[in-house]
Amino acid sequence: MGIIETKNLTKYYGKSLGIKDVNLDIEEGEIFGFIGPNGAGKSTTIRLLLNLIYPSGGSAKIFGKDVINYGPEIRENIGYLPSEIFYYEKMKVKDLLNYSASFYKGDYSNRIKKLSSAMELDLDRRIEDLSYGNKKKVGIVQGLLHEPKLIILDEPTSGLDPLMQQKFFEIIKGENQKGATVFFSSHILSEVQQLCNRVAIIRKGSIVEVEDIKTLRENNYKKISIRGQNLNKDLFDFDGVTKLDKNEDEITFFYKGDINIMIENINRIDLKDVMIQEPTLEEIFMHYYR
Ligand SMILES: Nc1ncnc2c1ncn2[C@@H]1O[C@H](COP(=O)(O)OP(=O)(O)OP(=O)(O)O)[C@@H](O)[C@H]1O
Repeated sequence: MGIIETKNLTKYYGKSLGIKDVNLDIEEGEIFGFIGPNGAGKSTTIRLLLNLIYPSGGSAKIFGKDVINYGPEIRENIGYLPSEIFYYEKMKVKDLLNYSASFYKGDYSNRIKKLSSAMELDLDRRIEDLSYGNKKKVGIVQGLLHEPKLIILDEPTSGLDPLMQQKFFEIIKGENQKGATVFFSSHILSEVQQLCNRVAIIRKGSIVEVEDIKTLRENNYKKISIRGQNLNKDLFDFDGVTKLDKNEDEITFFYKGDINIMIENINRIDLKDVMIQEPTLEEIFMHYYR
């Protein structure tokens, strides 16, 4: 079943563009990455999905239902972690979380305890006494406590130290294995690469690519570095080669094209070493934003 489906979803803020003709089709069980630089339209898309703002055009469905007509019903099954969180500073963590849980049917006290202990969050502290990272953890527990079918994360890891970040990813993977679909917006590509199976790249309000992480890495550019004697950079200045660079005894570049042609050229050199690698998502990303 399609969990998130958008058709030509468009938002203008007055005259200024938020997003234009965004088409997404996210299936149940996916961990879907949504990446783009600041101002690309990630938060606008999420706010539209949550029906916090209205579109200027197009439509969006979650769980097969229109987000405008079924907003409250849909949100019951969504766990949302916003990029910025604001709380009643005087409240204790456990009171805030119990209050959040009271909006849902069912008893989530055990779930709160389990998640908090996994995140090493002290339930007895007051919000005002928490560091930024710990406040973030409160948001994570709050977003996940009702076992949502869809988890929407907007730049979730800012402020978490690397160990906590890893813990957080494990929790998200665990929820995914239990059946939750995850929509993960980020501009940190390495984390998208670590967690997601498919990714959409958004740029200036439009989707420029939707691709499997694996395909994106395999079908695109190879990252090649060659070490040898008397290297001549011009030998590799041909079609399909970009970012050609030389320092001392090493030439590096990206290549998209027939690998046989490349090997022929490499063969002409007195080689010390050659490395042909998949570029990181970050490097692929650079290609779209050059
Ligand atoms: N309330 C608003 N009024 C006017 N323009 C807005 C508003 N909110 C967003 N925009 C514009 O819409 C575009 C998309 O912004 P959006 O916040 O969705 O991007 P983003 O990818 O989430 O970036 P960031 O990571 O910085 O939040 C930007 O050009 C932004 O300036």
